[in-house]
Amino acid sequence: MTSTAFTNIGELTTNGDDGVLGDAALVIDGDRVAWIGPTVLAPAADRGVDVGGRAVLPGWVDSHTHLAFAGDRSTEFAARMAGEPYAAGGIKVSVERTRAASTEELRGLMAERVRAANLGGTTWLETKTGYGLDVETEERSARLAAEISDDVTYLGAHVVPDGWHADDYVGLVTGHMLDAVRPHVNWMDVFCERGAFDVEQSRVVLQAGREAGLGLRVHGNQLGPGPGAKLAVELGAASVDHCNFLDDEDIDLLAASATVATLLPACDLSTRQPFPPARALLDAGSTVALASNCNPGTSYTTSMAFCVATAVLQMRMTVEEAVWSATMGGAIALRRHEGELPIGALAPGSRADLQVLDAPSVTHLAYRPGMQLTHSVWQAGRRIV
Ligand SMILES: N=CN[C@@H](CCC(=O)O)C(=O)O
Ligand SMILES: [Zn+2]
Repeated sequence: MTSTAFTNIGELTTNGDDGVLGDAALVIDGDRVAWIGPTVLAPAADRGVDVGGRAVLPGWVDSHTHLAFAGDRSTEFAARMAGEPYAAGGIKVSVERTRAASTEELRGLMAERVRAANLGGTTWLETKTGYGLDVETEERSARLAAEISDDVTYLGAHVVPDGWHADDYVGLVTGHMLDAVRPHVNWMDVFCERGAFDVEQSRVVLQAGREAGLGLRVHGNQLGPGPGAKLAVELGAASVDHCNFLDDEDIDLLAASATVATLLPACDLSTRQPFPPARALLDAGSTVALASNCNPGTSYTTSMAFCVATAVLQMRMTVEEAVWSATMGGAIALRRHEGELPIGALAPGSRADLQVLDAPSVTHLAYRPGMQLTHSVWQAGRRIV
């Protein structure tokens, strides 16, 4: 196995017991982190990388994306910017385009999106189905998603497709469609929202996922107050995502639970929704993750740096909180923060997923929003950017 010593790190964010270190070094061995400490004490390694005083931090963990889609919805976006409200109905446009795409086309589009994410410092991402909404296209989306990610979420319950009665469609989602996607997925999700699935339908979907051995996630409280967050906590979901409209009880329940509140700031900008109550969640003690929600309708970006900057500038998170939420927060939302080769932190034994910024500190991510600050990226010990 080859070891590499990164030295002359101006600021090393570990998310571990070492906290934030100045003038630091980090040694990786094969696919994992072997040592962290001051540059002067760095042990010998096969290779050396002098990062020239730059900041080093864990790679972004993007715990919420929808990469399995074809086509775009720029016309809908333009109408929204002219005053139309966001309504989930546009999902059906993406469904039509995704069903019509060839497998090779869809595979290529998904690979391009992963590459764009990597170029921005992402080293782990989850992705979902949900633009198929028939057995054949959901199965194909799940299969292609499993080629690019170890965290694949089945979102057959995104909206009720045209021509279906909601309860019949829930029967398909929890029956034949679930059987078809099951070999490729490890998470079950539902869009629990007015215009999508109500609380009882959502419960049926999630319970079927649990019976099939899947972990649970919920899209909830995005377009108005609703039962999504409470349902997520009740069923022990790993995460409830969006969280724009939470009441005090939701916040208290989340804080007392292991359900992560995943916030999607790029989506909030693009849909002109009120930002979620990030400060109230953090102050109550909830675990908060930040994710891109890359999708063609509400958030066509894979840039986690943009999400971090927005969370700081608009949602009043500190830079340190935002960076933690976009790394360790995402890892916890995917339950990847512990066990063999954990992600989300740079600590001895964790997977060697790291990014070097073209900046001396993480503060620059919010201070210089929109600037290209990714210098280089290592994924499982291999340089990918
Ligand atoms: N909210 C539900 N689903 C996606 C958007 C779907 C779409 O409009 O294409 C989201 O997470 O924002
Ligand atoms: Zn989503």
